[in-house]
Amino acid sequence: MAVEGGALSFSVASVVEDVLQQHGNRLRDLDLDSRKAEEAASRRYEAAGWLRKIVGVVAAKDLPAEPSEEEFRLGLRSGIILCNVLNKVQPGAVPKVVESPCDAALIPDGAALSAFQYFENVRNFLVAVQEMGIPNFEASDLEQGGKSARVVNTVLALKSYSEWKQTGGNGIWKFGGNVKPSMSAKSFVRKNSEPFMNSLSRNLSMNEKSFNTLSSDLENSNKMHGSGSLSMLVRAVLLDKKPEEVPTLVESVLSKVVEEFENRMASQYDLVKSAPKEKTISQGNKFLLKSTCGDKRIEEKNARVMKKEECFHKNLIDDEELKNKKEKQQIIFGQQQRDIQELKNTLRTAKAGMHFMQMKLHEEFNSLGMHIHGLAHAASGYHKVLEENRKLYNQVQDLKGSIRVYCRVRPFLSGQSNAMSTVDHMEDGNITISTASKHGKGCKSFSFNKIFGPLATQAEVFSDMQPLIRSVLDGYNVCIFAYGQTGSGKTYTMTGPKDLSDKNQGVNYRALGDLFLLAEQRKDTFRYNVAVQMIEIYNEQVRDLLVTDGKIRNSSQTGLNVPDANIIPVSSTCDVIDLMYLGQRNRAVGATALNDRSSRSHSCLTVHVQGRDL
Ligand SMILES: Nc1ncnc2c1ncn2[C@@H]1O[C@H](COP(=O)(O)OP(=O)(O)OP(=O)(O)O)[C@@H](O)[C@H]1O
Repeated sequence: MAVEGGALSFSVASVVEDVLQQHGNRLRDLDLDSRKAEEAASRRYEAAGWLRKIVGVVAAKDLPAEPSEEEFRLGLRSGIILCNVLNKVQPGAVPKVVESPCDAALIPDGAALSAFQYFENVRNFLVAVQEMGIPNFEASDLEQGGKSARVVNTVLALKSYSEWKQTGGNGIWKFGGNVKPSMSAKSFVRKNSEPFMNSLSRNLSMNEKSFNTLSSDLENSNKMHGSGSLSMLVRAVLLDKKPEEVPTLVESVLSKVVEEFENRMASQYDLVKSAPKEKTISQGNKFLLKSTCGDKRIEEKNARVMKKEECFHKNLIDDEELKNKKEKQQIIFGQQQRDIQELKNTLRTAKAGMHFMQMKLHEEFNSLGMHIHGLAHAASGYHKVLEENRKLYNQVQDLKGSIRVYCRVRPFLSGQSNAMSTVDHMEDGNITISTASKHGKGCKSFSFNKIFGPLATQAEVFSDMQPLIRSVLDGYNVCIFAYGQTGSGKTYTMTGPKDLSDKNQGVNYRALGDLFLLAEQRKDTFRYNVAVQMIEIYNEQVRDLLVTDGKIRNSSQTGLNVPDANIIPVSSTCDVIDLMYLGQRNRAVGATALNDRSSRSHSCLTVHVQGRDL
């Protein structure tokens, strides 16, 4: 690619220049295009008219009076008209003009038959006008379309020079036309042996920096591959070619080169257009020039640009994400700080609350201590009072009498007549009994602590026994027993009838009920353990009724002493009743074994109460 680029350097320069001109003009002067086209046509007609005037219409047969750009180029392409006109203006400027050996009619486009002839004429013309100080054009401007403006400019400059000369040539001739100082003043070196190479190896001098850079690149490229490489290449290509084939070959090569560079320029133009504007402005020319080094470099450059753009966008996105993340973190941080502050306030409040509660608790604790102290004091006083009360209570019981005798009159049983009653009358603790005697009816009075008549209920009878139960719990021994003849109602009073109910319960049940009730009421201050023994006394023998074998446990000749009798702990009245039923059953078994025993035996229920002051 480097060799190719170096060998085609002239085309590169001209093509790039024109492409940039075209594209630059397109960008800047789109609205002036049509006006410029008209102006260019006007100038072209002026140039063509002057050429036809100088050399004659016949000599300028290939050049119409108002030629199109293409007609203008083709008419001047052989260089014959130009050289003849120049010789008319400046006789001898081109010593030898190579005329076409054939009839121009055979060559419709006016092309020279020989490349050497063609380049000799044009080159000689260009060298001559350059020596005259007239702005010139490129040899390649006549080789391809679209470059006629500079040719027109040179022709009009020559016309101006001619007119200046015709008017006497006073002063310094100065061309005031629309000259584009695109070429350097560096002279062409006329070497017939290397005409093609000489025309190609001219140095470029362009106003734009991009073209300087391009020129430098091309020179470097040439240096790299040797100054003779282009010549060698051209010679090698043309060596086996006939002279007639050369123009066609050159034309085809040039058209391909032009086509290739136009394509590249177009692609570069699109690339620059799509790139960011500022980047295009600052780097556009440089970018264009560098891109001429080949598709590969363009692709690499494009890839780098794309990559940079991607990096740029990625960085932008990263920056935005970072910014968003930072903002979120700041929000969270702020929220956390507020939470911490809130927690601190809450903690402070809680501390103050705790401190206040501690003080309150301390005060309440002190108050409670005082209260407890007062209660303890009151309790000790209460105990003292209670003890005092107990003593007084039992003193009252003593005053009532340690032994109290009550009389209960049994009602007549069903079937018995009321007229048969021996009770005369009852009054407080006195009862008068009518007795029959041999000497007439007599009366006997008896005194008791209290007399219960036939209508007295079980509850009324027990109400006088009840205070004694309390004395039991206070540590006093109490004995309640019933005495009377058979059928007088002892069992009824002490236990109750066979069909037992709450209403007709006897003294035993009620006393036991009271006992457990009082024990329950005093459980905070006393603990009572209650146990029951039940024995039978018959013929001065003691029998334990709470064992099933009916064995007599102890027999003492000296009195009631039954330490070995079974004693069973109880915790409720029901427990006691169950044991009493057991005792009654055992007593019944004994009665069966011993005939008529029940009326002569005595059952004794002993309740042991052991109290402990808590
Ligand atoms: N106050 C009373 N009210 C109604 N009935 C009574 C009363 N007292 C006794 N009775 C009845 O009189 C009968 C005899 O009474 P109870 O068996 O209690 O006499 P007792 O003295 O125990 O006899 P024993 O010594 O032979 O055992 C029973 O049927 C009993 O129900």
